[in-house]
Amino acid sequence: MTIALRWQSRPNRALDATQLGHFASLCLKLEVETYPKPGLVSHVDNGAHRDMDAALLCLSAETLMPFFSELAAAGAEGAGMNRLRAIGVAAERAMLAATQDINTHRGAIFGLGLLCAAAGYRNAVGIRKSLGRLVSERWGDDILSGPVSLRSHGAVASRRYGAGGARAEAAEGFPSVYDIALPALQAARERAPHDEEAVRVETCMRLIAEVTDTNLLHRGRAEGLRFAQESASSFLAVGGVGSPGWRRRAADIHEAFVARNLSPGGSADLLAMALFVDRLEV
Ligand SMILES: CC(C)(COP(=O)(O)OP(=O)(O)OC[C@H]1O[C@@H](n2cnc3c(N)ncnc32)[C@H](O)[C@@H]1O)[C@@H](O)C(=O)NCCC(=O)NCCS
Ligand SMILES: Nc1ncnc2c1ncn2[C@@H]1O[C@H](COP(=O)(O)OP(=O)(O)OP(=O)(O)O)[C@@H](O)[C@H]1O
Repeated sequence: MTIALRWQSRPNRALDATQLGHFASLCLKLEVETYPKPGLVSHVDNGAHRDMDAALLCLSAETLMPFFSELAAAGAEGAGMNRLRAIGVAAERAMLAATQDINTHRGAIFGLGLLCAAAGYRNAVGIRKSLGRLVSERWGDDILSGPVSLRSHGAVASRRYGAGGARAEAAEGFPSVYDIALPALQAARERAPHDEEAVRVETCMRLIAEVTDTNLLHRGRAEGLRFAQESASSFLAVGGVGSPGWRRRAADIHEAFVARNLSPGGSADLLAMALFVDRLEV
């Protein structure tokens, strides 16, 4: 993907709001172009999803681009959570209109959207703090005290299993991105230096192994989450993408997730966020 290589060759450059929107959208497409990703949609197949495919996810990523830019611009203007929430809700509405009511990127809008707002703010103010820390400091309390839809899958998982989900992740400054995904990206790049897709697969597996993903709880309950975490851990324990035959092993795990209707959408979102943060952190 030439566009990805162009961004990679200029790491750490301060991007304006329009560029941040483009880059966030690109990170969503890179996440889709990663195979095998257990249970998830990719350019190769639809995983455990009957209602969406790679083309729909790419259309959704395109549709969201201007909203990510708007969030970055709002962050630069010092917006509070109410304004960010209004833009996020408009983005969700545009996504549903473009996909004929399929939830392609709800979690990703939230996480990547907040990171875009933090990047805009950081560029405007010129401070050297991580994007996750800025999200937590500026909007963390309002994220936790904001409105919750009682019937949402995340709200149900939170009541039933005590899982914090996307909101807690954001309010705490995205620990799964900084403490799990970024170290995994770096370690995988040492073992597979010329294969960025392999690097993304390993990072996705590391996230699945460690995150309490409310999508897995919703689709598979506690047993589904445990099965997913153990499968990903076993892939990593035998050497991950550094060991021969890794593609076959990852594809087998993918098939096992599909057979159980498991899809770790939260880990997919966190992978896209990690790719975003990886290029922007100072
Ligand atoms: C918080 C959101 C995601 C509500 O969703 P819900 O109540 O279902 O929460 P839940 O925690 O299940 O997350 C939903 C999605 O997040 C992802 N996700 C699941 N688990 C996790 C996790 N542990 N960490 C991060 N993301 C996760 C998945 O894609 C999932 O489908 C969000 O849609 C929302 O509140 N939007 C309002 C607009 C807003 O505040 N926007 C802020 C600026 S963009
Ligand atoms: N490649 C991907 N494949 C599948 N889901 C993804 C992918 N990338 C991101 N996701 C995330 O997964 C979520 C969609 O997952 P899912 O369809 O399981 O949830 P749902 O619509 O809440 O539930 P269900 O489809 O079980 O009714 C989206 O919010 C999106 O952010």
